[in-house]
Formats: sequence, structure tokens, C-alpha cells
Amino acid sequence: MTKPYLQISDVGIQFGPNVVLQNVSLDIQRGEFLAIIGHSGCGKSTLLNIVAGLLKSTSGGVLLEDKEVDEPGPDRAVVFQNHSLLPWLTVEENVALAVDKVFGKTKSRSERRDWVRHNLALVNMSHALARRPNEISGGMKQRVGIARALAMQPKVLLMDEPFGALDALTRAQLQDTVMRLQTELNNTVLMITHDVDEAVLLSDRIVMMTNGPNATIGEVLPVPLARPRDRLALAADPTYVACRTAVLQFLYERHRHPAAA
Ligand SMILES: Nc1ncnc2c1ncn2[C@@H]1O[C@H](COP(=O)(O)OP(=O)(O)OP(=O)(O)O)[C@@H](O)[C@H]1O
Repeated sequence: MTKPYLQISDVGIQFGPNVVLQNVSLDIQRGEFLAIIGHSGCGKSTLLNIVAGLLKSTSGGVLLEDKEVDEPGPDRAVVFQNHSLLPWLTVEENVALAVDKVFGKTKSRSERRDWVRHNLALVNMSHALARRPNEISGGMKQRVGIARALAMQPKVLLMDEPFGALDALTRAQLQDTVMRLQTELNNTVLMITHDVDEAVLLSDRIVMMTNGPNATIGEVLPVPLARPRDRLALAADPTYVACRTAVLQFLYERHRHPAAA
């Protein structure tokens, strides 16, 4: 068995007397795309923030390539639901800021400019380099956020409901972009979602969390679908349908949210 690239070992966290997560253990291989799904409030963002180094676990820990995670770092880029672009900078400048920070010493000025443009081209944003965030749509802002994260060449890409605030069509387009990038770049990704279809479409494994408090990983479902994936062809694929049903059963039968009972 290959050594895990990212190792979450027996992680627990409590805020005051409230135990939010306990005994969360997960081994992730390089190039894997994992979705985390679970009812609202179970602790998904808390787990992602621990991996990002933004929160400290109360017990257990996280290793990335054998190095303990204890603070945020450019090896773990985060894409949030609400794009966090700086409003006074253009699209190109927003990505350049991150690229200059990570590659300021190792790439020349022109290499950095080319790298910024290359990553914006990957998410089909080459036409809007000089626009400011308030001049582009929500979906375009999310594209820029993804380009910025990819441009940092992180070891792990952490995405917290990256498409949550988008309309269904824009969301589908961005999912297709992320699927294409995953086929091309083979990133290691941890993505939180509430959308069962999104989880099945995009991931290699789906991590299903039990309800909080004391939430933990209930089950990890492999998604054995070849890439590239085509959403229309997959809709009737028996493996796709079986995965989708398994997640729905976990969420709505075995771990039904108490508030919905
Ligand atoms: N800094 C904090 N201090 C106190 N409690 C917190 C803190 N951060 C999170 N929590 C609590 O931890 C629990 C899990 O929150 P978290 O945001 O991780 O859930 P989630 O699964 O991501 O929810 P959602 O799906 O609604 O975004 C919640 O009960 C929340 O109130």
C-alpha cells in the first residue's frame, strides 16, 4: 500500500464543551478527488479548516507528505463559496498577487505573467483579464478563484462548497470545467458539497459524515467511474445511479438529520 499523501489521523475538535468532530481519520492519495458530504452543521467546514491550518484540532493531527500541518500555507490553497477576490484589483492582478507570493523568487517577471495567464486560460477567463470583480458575474468570479488556487500549484486544493452560490446552469458549467481540469492536471482535491450529483460526478471517493455533535466519518464510498466523465451519458449509467442511491440512502435513511425527523 502506498503511503498516504495527506493523512488525517484521529482528528477531534471541541469548542468549549461542544465536541464537534471526533475520531476523524482519512488517508488521501496524491491525485485523488474527494468530496465531503453531510448534513448542515456536522463539521465539514471545520474539518477543511483544520486541513487548511486555519483551525487547530483538539486531538489527532494532519500530515501532508509526512509534514505536520499546523498553520496555513501555500501548499494548501482554499476556494471558498464566496469568492474572496480583492475588489480594487483586476482579474489578472488578483491571480498575480498569489503567484508573486508563491513564485516571486523562483520565476522571472515574464514567467509569472505567462503563468497567471495560462491559469486564467484554463478556466476560460482570458477575455476578462483587465476587468474588476464587480464587472464580472458570480460564476466568473468563482473561475478566477479557482485559477488563483491552481496557479499556486498547491499540494492540495481545498474547496468549501465552491459552486454553492451559483445558479444551476453556471454550476454545471463550472463542474464541467473542474472535471476537465481534474482529468488534465490530476490535482489532489478535498471538496465540500451538499449536492449528491456533484459529489458523484466529480469525485473518486465520497466521504459521508454522520450528524453532529460528535460527528465522524460514517462511510467512504468509492466512485469507480472512468474519466473524462460526461454528465449526460452518466445520468443513465448503472454505476453512477448506484453511487447516487448509496449517498442518498446514507443521508436520508441511515443518517437522517434530526431536524428533519
Ligand atoms: N469557531 C467556532 N466556535 C464555536 N463553534 C464553532 C466554531 N466553528 C464551528 N463551530 C460549530 O461547529 C459545528 C460545525 O460547523 P461547520 O461550519 O463545520 O459545519 P458544516 O458541516 O460545514 O455546516 P454547513 O453545511 O451548514 O456549512 C457547528 O455547530 C458550529 O456552530
